[in-house]
Amino acid sequence: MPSLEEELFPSTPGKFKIDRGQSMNRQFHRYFASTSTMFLWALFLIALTASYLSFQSFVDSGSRCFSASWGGIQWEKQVRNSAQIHRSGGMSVLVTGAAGFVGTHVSLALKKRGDGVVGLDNFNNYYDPSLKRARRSLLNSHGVFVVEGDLNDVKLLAKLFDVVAFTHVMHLAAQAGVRYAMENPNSYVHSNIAGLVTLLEVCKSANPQPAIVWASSSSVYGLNDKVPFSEADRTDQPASLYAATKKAGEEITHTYNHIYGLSITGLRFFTVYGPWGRPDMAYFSFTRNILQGKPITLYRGKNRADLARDFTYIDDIVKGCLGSLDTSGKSTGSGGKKKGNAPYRIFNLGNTSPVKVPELVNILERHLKVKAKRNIIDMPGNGDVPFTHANISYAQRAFGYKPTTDLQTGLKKFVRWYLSYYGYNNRKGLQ
Ligand SMILES: O=C(O)[C@H]1O[C@H](OP(=O)(O)OP(=O)(O)OC[C@H]2O[C@@H](n3ccc(=O)[nH]c3=O)[C@H](O)[C@@H]2O)[C@H](O)[C@@H](O)[C@H]1O
Repeated sequence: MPSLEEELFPSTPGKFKIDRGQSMNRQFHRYFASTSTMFLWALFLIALTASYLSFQSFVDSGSRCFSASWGGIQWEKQVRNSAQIHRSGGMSVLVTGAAGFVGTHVSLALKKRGDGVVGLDNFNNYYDPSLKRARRSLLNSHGVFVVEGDLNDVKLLAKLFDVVAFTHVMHLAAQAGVRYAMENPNSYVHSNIAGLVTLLEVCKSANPQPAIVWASSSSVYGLNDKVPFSEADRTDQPASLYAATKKAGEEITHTYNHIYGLSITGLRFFTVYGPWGRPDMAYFSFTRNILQGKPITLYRGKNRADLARDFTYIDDIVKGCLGSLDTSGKSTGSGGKKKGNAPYRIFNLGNTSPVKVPELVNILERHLKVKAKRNIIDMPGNGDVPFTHANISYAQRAFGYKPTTDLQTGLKKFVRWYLSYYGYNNRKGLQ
């Protein structure tokens, strides 16, 4: 005798008894049987989908756990310790791009004077990541903790603001380099546009909102030929995608200042150089090639004119960053709502004395005591501009900005660092 359960939910059609009762009953049974089969199939499919989805989320969270190097009690403790302020009236600063060239120097300077600093860097491989790791070790040894993560990771940014009520953000993370923008345009959009917006979104919602100082670029002057470049000059003719993304950053930050009351200062850096610098930049790659006996390529402008840059030494840039942080004023909003007007500023940070690129090579030759093999070619249409020259009167007025290192002196310090970092000091014939 089949159980009631077996009658209602026959496990297979073969078990279905058709000889027990009348046709109505049979039809009822048949109808019920096919419905229940469908129901079972539906249940099965739902279960299958659910287990697929939960497997996917396990894989996702698993891979995040394995690949992400953030989160957990120990990690939060490191972040908090690093953000600790050790002077009265000090600030706690989130430095993005902390393992970068400018980021490392600014983080060290802030830490040295007693401010709290937490670094963020994605350690991408645009240039040798081992140099970034070495900078991180330097920062660690001075008590600066650098979180490994991307600017576009909104969860990570939100977590950082959960753990620390940052008073300031020094935003230096970016895809740098003028000419590389032709090779990898999307990396500029990813970091300089999308990453910037992600950061601003988190900052605008933070309570309290931090004041933001960030790296724009001298490249925004583009085809402007009025010298020296003043912040009041036109910047609507970028010559490269890099410049265009930095200019876009200036407009984007303006809207966040206007709508949400975020205090914003954009800094137009002029070709920054110095120890722990960027290997993709001319002074660095020229040094490497000269020492290795390889030729260097020098671009020449229209009518065989030499290109020139307002090369600015890193210590002068650090002074400009700290001066900007100290005078940033407060953001006015909280929880995404503006409570009043906040400062919006843009400053040139340059040396105010441009040097022709061949002269830069002459100086390197003297410091390295090696002759360069120069290969001079016409400037390719790669986004370069013929010259840059900063007018720094705005920064002078705002916080007494005054660069003090000329190219000769700054390159001497760079070369000394280069030779020691790459182990040349132990080799014969060099310094
Ligand atoms: O101020 C900025 O906002 C930018 O500064 C920097 O850009 P640039 O001023 O272009 O510096 P950099 O590449 O060192 O070339 C220097 C000179 O050497 C010439 N140059 C370069 C390479 C080469 O092989 N030959 C050559 O002649 C070249 O034509 C140029 O005249 C940063 O990289 C950039 O990220 C951004 O911050």
